[in-house]
Amino acid sequence: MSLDPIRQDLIPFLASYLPPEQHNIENKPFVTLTYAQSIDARISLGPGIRTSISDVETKVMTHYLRYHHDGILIGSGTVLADDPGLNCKWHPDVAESKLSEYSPRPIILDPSQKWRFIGSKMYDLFKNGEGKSPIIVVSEKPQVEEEYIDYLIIDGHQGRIDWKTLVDRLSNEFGIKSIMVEGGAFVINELLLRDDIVDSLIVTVGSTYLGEDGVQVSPKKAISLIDADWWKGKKDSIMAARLVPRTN
Ligand SMILES: NC(=O)C1=CN([C@@H]2O[C@H](COP(=O)(O)OP(=O)(O)OC[C@H]3O[C@@H](n4cnc5c(N)ncnc54)[C@H](O)[C@@H]3O)[C@@H](O)[C@H]2O)C=CC1
Ligand SMILES: Nc1nc(O)c(N)c(N[C@@H]2O[C@H](COP(=O)(O)O)[C@@H](O)[C@H]2O)n1
Repeated sequence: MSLDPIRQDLIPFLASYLPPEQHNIENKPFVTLTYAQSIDARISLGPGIRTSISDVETKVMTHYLRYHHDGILIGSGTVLADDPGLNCKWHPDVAESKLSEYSPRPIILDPSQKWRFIGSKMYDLFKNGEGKSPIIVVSEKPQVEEEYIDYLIIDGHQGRIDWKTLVDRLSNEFGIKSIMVEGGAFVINELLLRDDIVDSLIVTVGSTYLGEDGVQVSPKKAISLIDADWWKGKKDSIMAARLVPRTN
């Protein structure tokens, strides 16, 4: 899909949901949770199926958001299903040849080490100077380490890595002060319950139904949102909001 320039009214719409320019380095990294869903709350046609939901107008927003974050995080389900590039391919003020400099650092949550960098789209982009090399979050030191990768070893409880530990270590050890989380469903459903981690929520709603076999986003518990605002495009709408802080 070719990328058109961003619609001008999207820039002020997104402004208050982006990481602040003067983000206090003592704080935890600013985390934006963002994804595209169908009307029936599906993010793909089925497990392992890369599915395009965003229209041209909203796809370009993803790249605008990528530009504004130091890191871009996805789970192993997504990296294995989509073979994504995770680089920044468009920004209104930066020439295409300079975009890799402004691309976020990919962060892949792959505790069981199922994914390989070599042979991936991310690897090709990195080798062509169009994207950065990833940080792979693993639960133990790999027996064979791949070139160019940084491994972040976090020993989780029953295979689950603690989000607070993860974002703090990304900040302290890699200088990552803002993280855009793109999915997939497992990661999104966990983070929708973590108002202590997530600072902004930006959801594209595409004008399509993906059906009951689709991968669904629906957190374990009901949650409420605050500061919700909507932008309306030709085919999609975007909701930006924040999670309600828990009282307990
Ligand atoms: N429409 C959209 O915006 C997006 C759609 N997708 C779609 O989502 C689907 C993949 O979703 P899922 O299968 O749910 O995969 P996922 O990307 O959420 O990955 C789940 C895996 O990540 C790891 N993980 C996640 N949280 C962890 C934690 N706290 N501790 C340790 N490991 C953790 C585990 O290995 C877990 O099995 C694909 O079909 C993909 O196309 C993915 C991203 C965005
Ligand atoms: N914003 C958005 N809209 C969709 O319709 C999508 N399917 C996704 N998916 C996310 O984008 C990643 C692909 O990135 P590249 O274009 O290859 O750089 C994919 O892995 C999902 O995280 N997002």
